[in-house]
Amino acid sequence: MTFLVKICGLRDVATLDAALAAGAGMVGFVHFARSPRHLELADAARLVARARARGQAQSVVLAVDPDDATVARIVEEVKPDWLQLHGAETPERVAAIQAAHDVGLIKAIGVAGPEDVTRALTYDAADLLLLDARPPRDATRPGGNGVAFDWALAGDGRLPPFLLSGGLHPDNVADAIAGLAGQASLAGVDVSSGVENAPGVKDTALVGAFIRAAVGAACQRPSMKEPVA
Ligand SMILES: O=C(O)c1ccccc1NCC(=O)[C@H](O)[C@H](O)COP(=O)(O)O
Repeated sequence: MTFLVKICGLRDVATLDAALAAGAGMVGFVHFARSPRHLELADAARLVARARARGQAQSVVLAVDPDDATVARIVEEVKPDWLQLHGAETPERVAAIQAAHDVGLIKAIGVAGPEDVTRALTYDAADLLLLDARPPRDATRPGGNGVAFDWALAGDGRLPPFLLSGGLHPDNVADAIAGLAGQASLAGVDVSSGVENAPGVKDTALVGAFIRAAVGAACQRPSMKEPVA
């Protein structure tokens, strides 16, 4: 089993290459116009192709309540390994996208309490869940806000494979992973704001520090025979 470290919100070749060189196992590209990390699909396609050519990381395009046409363009023009749905998509909508397209589906769930974890269990069609903090009331986007939730909620033993995200950074990611040592469904961690020095501006030193800290902590997990970022 591998342990995934996902660096989300990459916007250019330099930071993508830095994340790949540091050993990222997943790289994420945001397609959401209100985000400081927004990429047009043509730019995302170039970065996905570059990541694929390097052969080491899986690529993810993130969208918020995308319509059918946008989903089709992401799958057919950008060709990521994964589509991350980060809006209010229902379980039925996720199932419909799954039935119509050959792409891995990540469903992001905003978590503030145990009821959100129970809600996550209804997304059978998702290949992977991503547990994130529920956005603050005044947030202008549903994710990428650098806000953490109570990670203990992710210790619910009923969860299928999931990525932990929300407010992670190089100095807390090891504690987050260690706190979920008994949770075999923890498939990896995801970060955006915690490796930036301004909204949308990745800091390559922080990216490297985050990956090193996460891989080091993953190596200590009982289920990890061969941890890979
Ligand atoms: O990054 C964005 O701007 C964004 C916009 C809309 C929906 C989701 C978005 N980002 C999601 C992520 O980057 C992560 O998957 C997750 O929310 C963790 O973000 P952070 O707390 O900033 O590390």
